[in-house]
Amino acid sequence: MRIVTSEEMRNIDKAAIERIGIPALVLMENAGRAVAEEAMRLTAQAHGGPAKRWLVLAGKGNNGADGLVAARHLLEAGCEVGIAYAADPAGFRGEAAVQRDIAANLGLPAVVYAGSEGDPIYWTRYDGIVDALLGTGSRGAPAGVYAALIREANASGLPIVAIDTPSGLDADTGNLHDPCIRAARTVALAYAKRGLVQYPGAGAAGEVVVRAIGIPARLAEQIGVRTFALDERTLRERLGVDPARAREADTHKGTYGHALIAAGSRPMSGAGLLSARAALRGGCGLVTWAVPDRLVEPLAGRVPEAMIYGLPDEERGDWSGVAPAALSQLTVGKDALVLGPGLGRWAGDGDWLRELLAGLDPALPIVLDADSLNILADMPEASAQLCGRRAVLTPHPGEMARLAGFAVPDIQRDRIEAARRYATQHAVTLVLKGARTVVATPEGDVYVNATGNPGMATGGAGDVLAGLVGSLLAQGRTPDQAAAFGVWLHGAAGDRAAAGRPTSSSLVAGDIIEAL
Ligand SMILES: NC(=O)C1=CN([C@@H]2O[C@H](COP(=O)(O)OP(=O)(O)OC[C@H]3O[C@@H](n4cnc5c(N)ncnc54)[C@H](O)[C@@H]3O)[C@@H](O)[C@H]2O)[C@@H](O)CC1
Ligand SMILES: Nc1ncnc2c1ncn2[C@@H]1O[C@H](COP(=O)(O)OP(=O)(O)O)[C@@H](O)[C@H]1O
Ligand SMILES: [K+]
Repeated sequence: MRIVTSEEMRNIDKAAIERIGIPALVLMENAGRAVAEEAMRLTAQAHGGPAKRWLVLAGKGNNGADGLVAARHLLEAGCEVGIAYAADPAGFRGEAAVQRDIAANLGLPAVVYAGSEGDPIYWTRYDGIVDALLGTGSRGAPAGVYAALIREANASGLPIVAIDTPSGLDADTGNLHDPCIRAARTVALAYAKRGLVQYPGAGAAGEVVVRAIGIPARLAEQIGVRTFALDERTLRERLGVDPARAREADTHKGTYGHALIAAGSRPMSGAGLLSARAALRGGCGLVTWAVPDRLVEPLAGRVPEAMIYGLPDEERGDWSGVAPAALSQLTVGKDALVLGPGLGRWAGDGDWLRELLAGLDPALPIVLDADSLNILADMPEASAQLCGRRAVLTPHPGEMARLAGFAVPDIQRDRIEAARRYATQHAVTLVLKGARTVVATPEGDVYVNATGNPGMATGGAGDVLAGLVGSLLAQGRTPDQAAAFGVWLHGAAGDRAAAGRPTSSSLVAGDIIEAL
């Protein structure tokens, strides 16, 4: 399932209408009917029966026109329906004028809302609201009467079904203008818009339902939409990963690759522990866990299934004393390297990383996480060494901001483009973590994940992801496959783990590993 910007959606609409010849009114009819169905389904779930009384808030563009179609279908289904226009319908044009006339001919009661000076809306007369004020044609913060209607609708406490996007949402980024509709359900027409799948927009949208309206599916591909929902279908059809694939009987541990986890130092040995255990649960045949030599004794036996390997550390117990050459030597014969969780920082760590990368077999796939990303951020020359090698970077927004040289709010304002830009510029696969993790490929494809839950906002959850992605790389997955599949599996495991606990707040990173 592709995810579009407003501009992409306009181009798709245009192609459907002008190139294929599907009349705009046909698309609109499909849209309004789908909205009416979803509206009645929502309140049937909430109240044990469909709401009988609906108020449709209609703007002057095509989003409002969709609302007028929905009003008609709600009426046909036996509901009482009222319309509150946010602009004088006498000024409507095109399809919106057609729908206005049909609604009037049917005798649908309508008021033109004039703000606090005009007649009030009696919200208690309704059971639900359809938000058809603004869609993909919205620009900036809702103005005037639109803003007043949004505030009153939110304050009414009634369930709101938004058409295409909650009015007041920036459909391209997921940022909220003030005010913004708080919907219980958003019926996205033809495709999900980017703003519906990134926070805070995803929170304002409520449950997002994507409904077909008669636009041929291939148009999105033809106009070059490269953002996708990361789900089982996308994994199968775009990434060539079958999540349900069983192992062949005639295999052995050598079949499934050997991951080297270079992670953990004295204050943060748990990070390495979690990555190594996650790599094992991720299914690779063998895991070697490399640590500074001094840590071998206290950690021996903590992950019995992994081989623990101590690298000479000048008796320091951290990576500052480990020669990069010793680590690169250890990668010989391994199928993937995970570097970073619990690595720590020290004077000269940039040269250390540069020397390590220079010494690695260019064909060795690597995962860079946590401190290795912070080191990279301070040593931009080292990032040139990543270009063209099979690398997955897994920053959280703080690490991403350092890597990209921006502040965290700049990254979060448009996570999809921030991730895409870095991945394409540096020719790496990039995982920008957080609620609705974004995976960007060197070619510029972006996958937006929907698995996972706030229980995973807990120390070590990222170390688990790094180990898991490394494990998938060791099993021969490409960086794009390993990153996308790993992110999806990690979130799904987090969801299973949270479901098994009294509250998601009590989730710890180790639970995610056990649920893999
Ligand atoms: N033919 C098509 O292109 C189709 C469009 N569809 C619907 O059309 C919508 C897009 O329609 P439009 O492009 O007409 O745009 P919208 O209906 O989203 O809104 C544009 C109108 O709102 C006004 N406006 C914009 N920003 C505002 C703000 N901040 N405050 C107050 N008023 C503002 C503009 O002056 C313009 O008149 C989609 O979201 C979808 O619901 C669907 O009917 C399917 C077919
Ligand atoms: N609210 C959330 N919803 C979904 N996933 C989340 C949420 N919060 C955190 N996660 C996931 O948990 C992991 C946390 O990683 P990170 O921030 O690196 O933590 P740590 O460094 O403590 O291991 C990431 O994969 C992230 O996407
Ligand atoms: K809307």
